[in-house]
Amino acid sequence: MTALRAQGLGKKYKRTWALTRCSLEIPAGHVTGLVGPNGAGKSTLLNLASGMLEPTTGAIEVCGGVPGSGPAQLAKVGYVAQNTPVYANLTVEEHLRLGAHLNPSWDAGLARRRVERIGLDPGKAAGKLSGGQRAQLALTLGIAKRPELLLLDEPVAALDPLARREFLKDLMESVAEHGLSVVMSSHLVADLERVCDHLVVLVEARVRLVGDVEDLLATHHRLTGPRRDVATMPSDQHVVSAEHTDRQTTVVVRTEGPILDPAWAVGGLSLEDLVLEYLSNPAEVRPALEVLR
Ligand SMILES: Nc1ncnc2c1ncn2[C@@H]1O[C@H](COP(=O)(O)OP(=O)(O)OP(=O)(O)O)[C@@H](O)[C@H]1O
Repeated sequence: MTALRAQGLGKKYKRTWALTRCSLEIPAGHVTGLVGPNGAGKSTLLNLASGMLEPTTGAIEVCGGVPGSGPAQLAKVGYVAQNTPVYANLTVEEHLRLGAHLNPSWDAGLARRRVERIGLDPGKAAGKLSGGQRAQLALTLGIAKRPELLLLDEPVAALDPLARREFLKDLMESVAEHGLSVVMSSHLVADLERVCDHLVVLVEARVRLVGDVEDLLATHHRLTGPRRDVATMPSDQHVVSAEHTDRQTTVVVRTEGPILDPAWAVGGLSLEDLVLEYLSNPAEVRPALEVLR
């Protein structure tokens, strides 16, 4: 099952391509982290997936349907946008009533329990909540909607560390119990490392890397050895980055095969290291593998 499929997807704002030639598949029932520098196109991709924006080129399919194609599609997809949209004049309680009214699969018990646990005053207007409390309210609405796919644009940025941990736990529970799919953009890679099993890295409007986190970690290696020209590396080793001193070379490579050259000391990468390698090397040093599979 595929939660999101994009083929040649692009979005142009006047003269700026915010997203271009984006082709990827995101499996259902997983948490996918969406990372990239400011302006890379993350919100644009999430807006296209939710149906808030229409593509300029290509196609996108979400939970088997076209985003924004009608009430059935809207019911399948939950979206908490970056500015955690809530209605300033409505109280917390009124938001929950609105959620129940608008969403066929609304889980009233879950919404009430979350609001109680977070300590949100049901009678308080959303406009009088703190930024973090507003984010919590918006996230509660997103989870209680019980969508098939929940799109979250930097959901935890405004939350304190404890609230962040609890929210991510709630999210994991919904994934385990209800088969929820999540696509979540964040700059907090350590959080993503805890909850994501799939990763999409966007750089300069393009998909730079996509895959299962375990596979990505198993196929990336940091090699350190005597100085050498990366052009002499085996053809199945895709060079992500290379650094040289007078005597030594350190390269990060992606390869499906073993590293056979005994001159290299081989080390692994954490997810954070991996993401940083791709963010700080936006262009391929020497592509030998098809990176986007
Ligand atoms: N409404 C708009 N009109 C014109 N350009 C836009 C608009 N929205 C986004 N852009 C441009 O599109 C590009 C991608 O923006 P987007 O918001 O998708 O990036 P992002 O990866 O979500 O960034 P951030 O991490 O800062 O939230 C940027 O160059 C941005 O300036």
